[in-house]
Amino acid sequence: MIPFEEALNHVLEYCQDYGVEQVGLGESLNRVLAEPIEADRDFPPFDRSTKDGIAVNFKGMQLAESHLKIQGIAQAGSSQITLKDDAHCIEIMTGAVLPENSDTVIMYEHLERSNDNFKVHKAVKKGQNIHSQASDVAKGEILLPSGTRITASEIGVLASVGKSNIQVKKLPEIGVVATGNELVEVNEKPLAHQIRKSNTYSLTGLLTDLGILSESYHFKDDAESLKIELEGLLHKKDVLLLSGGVSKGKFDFLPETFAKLGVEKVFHKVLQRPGKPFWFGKHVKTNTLIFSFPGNPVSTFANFHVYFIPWLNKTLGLSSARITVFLKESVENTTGLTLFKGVRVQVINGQFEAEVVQTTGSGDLVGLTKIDGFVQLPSNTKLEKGTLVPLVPTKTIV
Ligand SMILES: Nc1nc2c(c(=O)[nH]1)N[C@H]1C(S)=C(S)[C@@H](COP(=O)(O)OP(=O)(O)OC[C@H]3O[C@@H](n4cnc5c(N)ncnc54)[C@H](O)[C@@H]3O)O[C@H]1N2
Ligand code: MOO
Repeated sequence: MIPFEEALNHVLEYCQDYGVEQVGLGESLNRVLAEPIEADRDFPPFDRSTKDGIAVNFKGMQLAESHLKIQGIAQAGSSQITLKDDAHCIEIMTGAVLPENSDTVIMYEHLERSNDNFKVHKAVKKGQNIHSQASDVAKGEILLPSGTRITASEIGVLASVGKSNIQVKKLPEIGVVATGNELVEVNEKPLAHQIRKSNTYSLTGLLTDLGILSESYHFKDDAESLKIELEGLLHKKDVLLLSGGVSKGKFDFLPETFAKLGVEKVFHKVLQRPGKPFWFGKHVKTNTLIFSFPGNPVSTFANFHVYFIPWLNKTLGLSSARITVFLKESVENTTGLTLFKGVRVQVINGQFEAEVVQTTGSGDLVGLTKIDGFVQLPSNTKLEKGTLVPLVPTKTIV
């Protein structure tokens, strides 16, 4: 058995580069850019009005006494027109190109109309209500560096520079595998000795949240068929996430099956709870990584967050957020294991405070719905109320 930190470091040593692919703008959410995105024109591309009103020549307006004759109208989407007489004005709509020879926009609320004239009844500042060309970004500037994660705000930028197809980092092909004779399908009625499988659904949901589509499988606890099925998957997938069958039981066939298939074991069993019997390895021939999580639902769920997410982030060149929270009460870890305790997180006076949620253990999957994450507690320590501890979030906090 190895300490948790050592296990995590080992997993992170196995980050991979899965290459690059092109996706459409609509499929790019959550992906990681594999090319820098440049401004293809100035932002904004022309001096644009920020108000509905009139465009004037500031100097000419002051000479025009009080009445500004309307020369025409500038609509958003129409090409630029020219203010021909300095003492006249052009009606202008928000988003329209500022007419040539005008330099100031006055909003309708500060004007009074009579026939074909406007009278200004509020002090005007030269240059007001204009969003100047290139004031946000100049043509050629890098808007998004390669390696940026594409969220909704990046999508808007990609759209405005005309990127209908984008080079992104390829994601690993992932197979999610449940093992166990006791497991039945969700739509089946379990017999007294059976349970419905849930881990593959949790794992698939977690992957979907990360923008990864996966395929799920269920294999029985039978050494021969496990070997055949897993061999097939090693050739099809970059990563296998398994749950169950890795502990000491008479039917926990996975470790020996991996050995028979030539999967190199990096480690088996970690000084942590939950998730202790975690098995991690690599099939060098097919370059497939195996995350074989212990079957208890909380163990699978915790280990996905603790190991797989940092691995994926590093693989994609993203940093993993380091979040710390204050303990709301003192907590003692009397074990020689790193403990991951489920907590509810609240913001109190601007501080994240974590309260331990009592659950019945690593089989308590309902308990997972009540927590926002796990706090990481080092072995054999008592941590006083108010101590800052690392948090592995499992839900969006706040
Ligand atoms: N003698 C020992 N026994 C156990 C040890 C140990 O060190 N020595 N470790 C315990 C710990 S800790 C854990 S965690 C479990 C992990 O065991 P396995 O990975 O072999 O998992 P299974 O025995 O197959 O299943 C455990 C539990 O989880 C349920 N399960 C499994 N898969 C699913 C699924 N897809 N959906 C829902 N539930 C699932 C399964 O029915 C079992 O109840 O071992 C301890 N034992
Ligand atoms: O380590 Mo096991 O994951 O506690 O139940």
